[in-house]
Order: sequence, then structure tokens, then C-alpha cells
Amino acid sequence: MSTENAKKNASYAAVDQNLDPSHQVVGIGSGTTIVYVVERLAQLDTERRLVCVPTSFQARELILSHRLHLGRVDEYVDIDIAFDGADEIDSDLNLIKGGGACMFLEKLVASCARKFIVVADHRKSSVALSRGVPLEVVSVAHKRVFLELERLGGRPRLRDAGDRKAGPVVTDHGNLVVDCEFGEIRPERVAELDVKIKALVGVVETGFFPGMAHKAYIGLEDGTVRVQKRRAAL
Ligand SMILES: O=C[C@H](O)[C@H](O)[C@H](O)COP(=O)(O)O
Repeated sequence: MSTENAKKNASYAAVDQNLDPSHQVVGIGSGTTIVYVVERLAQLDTERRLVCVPTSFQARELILSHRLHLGRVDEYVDIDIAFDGADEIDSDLNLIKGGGACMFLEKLVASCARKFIVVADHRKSSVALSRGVPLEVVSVAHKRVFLELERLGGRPRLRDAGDRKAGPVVTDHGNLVVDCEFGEIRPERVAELDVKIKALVGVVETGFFPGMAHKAYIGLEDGTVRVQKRRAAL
């Protein structure tokens, strides 16, 4: 079973089991897995009744290419359900997001949604978060933010655009992305660390999504899908 099939199985199951006939406004995340969510929504929403709210330039293009209705998060602050991918999911359903530098709008849309559903393949699942957390940082503040992150025990690094551009990655909002490693973060520590980082002047948003997801649909190598629920929701 390929990783693409695992992403597709998770996405189709997530839509089929959570989209309700009463839903009118749907948040659309970013990345490679969400592509299958939009594909499934387009198959089911034959009358084009749904309004889809994107979390990035990529998501906007995806919605338009499937001829779904496009909305903006400043028009639709009440979102019935949002779907999104993740870079890492811990045992308490805390997430790290922002591999594609879209975490600010993704977090805004998720926070507007009554139900937030995550779709991912098996590589994203872990007991504790351990990959670097992406942070959106205002350019002029990044050196100061680096110092403060080191004081918090982090190892920050500016995300470079590689051979696509000379210099750093710039977000859809014109800010920089700092990836900061903290080693393994126990699930009960994620929210507290998120608050400390968010409090630094110049940090627009973090890629931690603590306690926000209601369920995660994880596509496994054998073709099945594991559904992980938030402990309080079990
Ligand atoms: O900024 C990007 C997002 O947080 C993505 O949702 C995340 O990186 C997961 O992407 P993918 O589905 O490609 O693994």
C-alpha cells in the first residue's frame, strides 16, 4: 500500500464519516493529504451547496479547480467543520503543523470550526511530538525571537527556500518561518510551551495545535484507517 493510498483512504473515511447534510461551511486545510478531502467533497457535493474556506493559496486553487464555492474566513467565522493534514500527531491528539508554512491561517480556520478533523498517513503518528515546531515570525523581530527561543531551551533555525529562491521562505502573509526543535515534548507540556512561545513579541503564530482536533483519521500501511479521538471525547 503506497503512502498516497493511505492518505486517500484516510481522507475519504474522514469526509464520509463526518460530513453531515446540515453542514454548509467547510474549512479546507493545506498540504498533500487535503487534496483527497477536496476530491471527495467535490464528488459528494453534486449540487455545489457547500462553501469552502481555504487556509492558503494552495487550498484556494484546489477549491476553484474542483468548482466548489469559495468563501473567506472573514466572511464565514462560523465554520461547521474543518479538515486538515498534520506533520505530527501525538497520543493526546496535539498536532504540529506548518510544514508548508500555512499554520497561521490553518489555526484561524480550525479555531472557527465547530469540528476539526485531521487526515494523515501512518508516518505522522507518534507518542510525543518531537519534530521542530514551525513558527511564523515578523522579519524584523526574528533575531530577538531566536534569543528568547534559546532561553526556552529551543534550537531555532530560519527556514531557507533552498534552490527555489535565494533566502528564506516567506509566508502568504509576508513573514518568516522559524523551525524550532525542543526534543521530545510530553503531551501534557504542549499547551504550556505554545503559550510561552506565543507570548514572544514578533511571533505571529506557532505550528502547535494543542487540544484543537476532535478526531484524526490515520491511513495505515495495510489499507485500513485508524480513528484517533481526543481523550476527553472517548
Ligand atoms: O503548512 C502546512 C500544513 O500544516 C500541512 O497541513 C501539513 O504540513 C501536512 O501536509 P501533508 O498533508 O502534505 O503531509
